[in-house]
Amino acid sequence: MSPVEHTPTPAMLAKAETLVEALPYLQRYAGRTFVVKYGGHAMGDPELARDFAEDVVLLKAVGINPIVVHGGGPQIGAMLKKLEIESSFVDGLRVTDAATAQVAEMVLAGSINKELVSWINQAGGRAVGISGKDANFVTASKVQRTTRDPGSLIEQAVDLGFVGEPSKVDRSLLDTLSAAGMIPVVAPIGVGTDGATYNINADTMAGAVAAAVGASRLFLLTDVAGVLDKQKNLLTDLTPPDIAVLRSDGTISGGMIPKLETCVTAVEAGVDAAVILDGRVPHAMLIEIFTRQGAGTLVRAKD
Ligand SMILES: Nc1ncnc2c1ncn2[C@@H]1O[C@H](COP(=O)(O)OP(=O)(O)O)[C@@H](O)[C@H]1O
Ligand SMILES: CC(=O)N[C@@H](CCC(=O)OP(=O)(O)O)C(=O)O
Repeated sequence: MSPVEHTPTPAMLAKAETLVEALPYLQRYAGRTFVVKYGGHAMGDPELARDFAEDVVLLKAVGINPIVVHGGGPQIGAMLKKLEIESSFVDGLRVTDAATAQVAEMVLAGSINKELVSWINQAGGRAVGISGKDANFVTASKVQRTTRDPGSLIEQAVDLGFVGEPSKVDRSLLDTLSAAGMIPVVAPIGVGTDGATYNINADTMAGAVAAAVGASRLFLLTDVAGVLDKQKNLLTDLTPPDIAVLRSDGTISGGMIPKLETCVTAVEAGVDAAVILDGRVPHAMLIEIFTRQGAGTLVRAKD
C-alpha cells in the first residue's frame, strides 16, 4: 500500500472536523426532547422533505427524542377550494365550521400525517402518526377571540367555530412511543370534552406539546428566514417584551402571530429556547443544532 492512500483528503478532514464540532452539542443534548414543527409551506418540496426526514432520524440516532408536529394550512386550503368551501382567517387562524373541521381532519390526520410518517420511515426511522384524538392525548377548548376595527376602541367577539387550543396534553402516549424507539408525528387536531373535533393551529399545538413534555428546544420550520423587521432584516434574538412591541407596531402579521405567541408561551412554560427556522434551507435544523453557526430567530425568556 502506498503512503498516499493513508493521507486524508481536505474533504475528508473537513468532514471529520464537522463531526468534532458537533461533539459538545451531541453530549449536551443526548436524552433531551426536541419538538419540531414542520409547516405546510415548508412541505411542498419532496427533496427538502427527504432532508427533513433524515434530520429527524439523525436526531433520534444520536439519542435526542424528536417529536414532530406538522401543519398543512396550504393543503387544507387546496382541498377546501376543490370542494368549493369558502375559507377565511382571523389573526392567522382559519375560521372553522363543521364542514371545514371535517376537511381539516381528513387532510391533517389523513394524507399529510401519513406522508410525513412515510418519509421518516423511508429515512430509517420508526415514525408513528397520531392526532390529539388518539388516547385523548390533546383535550381542546374553543378559542375565544376579539377583534377591533381600526380607529375603534370597541372590542368585538368573533366566533371562529371549531378552532381549538389545547387545554390539556397527556404526555404519556408520547413518552411511551419515544421510549420504545419510535418518533411521534402529531397532527394538530384536538378533541373537546364532548368529543367534538377541534382544528388547532399547528404552531399552537407544537408549543403545547413542547411545554407538556418539558422540551429543551422547540423548532418552528417555515418558509421565511425567520422574523423580519420592517426593512426585511432578520431579527436573530427576541424576548417576550420584544415580541409584544413587534405585534403592536404591526411588524408581524398573519401566520407569524400564532407562531410568535407559541414561542412566548413555550419559553414562559420552561422550554429553554424556541427557534423559527427557514425550512427551505436543506438541513436547516442540523445546522442550527450541531454547528456554531446559529440560524433563524431565537426566542428566549430573557436576554
Ligand atoms: N415580520 C414578519 N417576518 C416574517 N414573516 C412574516 C412577518 N409577518 C408576517 N409574516 C408571514 O408569516 C408567514 C409564516 O407563517 P405561516 O404562513 O403560518 O407559515 P407556516 O405554514 O410555515 O406555519 C410568512 O410566510 C410571512 O408571510
Ligand atoms: C386553526 C387553524 O388555523 N388551523 C390550521 C391548521 C394547520 C396549520 O396550522 O398549518 P400550517 O402550520 O401549515 O399553517 C389551518 O386550518 O390551516
